[in-house]
Amino acid sequence: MTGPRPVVLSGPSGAGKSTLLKMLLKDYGNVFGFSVSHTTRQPRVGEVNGKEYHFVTRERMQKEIDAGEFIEHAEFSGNMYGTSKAAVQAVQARNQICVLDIDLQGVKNIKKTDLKPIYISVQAPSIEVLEKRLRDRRTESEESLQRRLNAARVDMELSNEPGLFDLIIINNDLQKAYSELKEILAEEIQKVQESKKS
Ligand SMILES: Nc1ncnc2c1ncn2[C@@H]1O[C@H](COP(=O)(O)OP(=O)(O)OP(=O)(O)O)[C@@H](O)[C@H]1O
Ligand SMILES: Nc1nc2c(ncn2[C@@H]2O[C@H](COP(=O)(O)O)[C@@H](O)[C@H]2O)c(=O)[nH]1
Repeated sequence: MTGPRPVVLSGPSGAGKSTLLKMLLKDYGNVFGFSVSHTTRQPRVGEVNGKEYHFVTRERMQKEIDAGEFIEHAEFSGNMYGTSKAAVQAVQARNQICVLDIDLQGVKNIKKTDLKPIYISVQAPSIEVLEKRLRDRRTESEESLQRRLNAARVDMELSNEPGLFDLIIINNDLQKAYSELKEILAEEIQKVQESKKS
């Protein structure tokens, strides 16, 4: 795979990955491109097929996985999620930094590929804060919320493994977290901006 170095944003559901990503896309729209994953979960209010996700059935997704169309895939909170080769290629064809928002299983699987992204984990300051953010977001049923909190406990523990992430951002103050994100990406951003000038 070619183009600028991709970026992986991982971390527990509710830690603030999409919030930080939206800020990046707003400030550097032409520099970054989102890798639109596939999922079997139901769309949330306001989510558009092909924008936040490709919303598909389990049967279709399994068929495409079996056909070798995915770089990685995982089961998370009762649903399938995965990054297709086409999703990453579409961003790289535009000479943009491809951003993957994926869970920890995805990170481990991407490590086995030749994608070589910058790995960033976004964490909430505590499980209590995370729970409040997820509840306030009002997107999950109680069952889904509990599943996500269980996955978050695992994520918070395993993400500290030395060498797994290039940076762990504790997203307490949003502006501070965003500054840290921009700082680690500054060199790649500059490279893409320069290449788009010439
Ligand atoms: N620093 C912050 N302080 C307070 N609230 C925040 C902060 N960052 C994000 N939030 C809020 O927390 C909620 C969860 O954030 P967000 O949806 O970005 O998380 P996520 O990591 O993308 O979750 P998921 O993996 O489920 O998509 C949102 O309602 C968001 O507005
Ligand atoms: N391994 C992968 N994980 C993914 C992918 N797309 C999203 N995700 C992760 O799933 C959870 C839940 O997302 P939500 O949108 O239902 O809240 C979150 O941690 C995402 O990072 C993917 O393609 N592969």
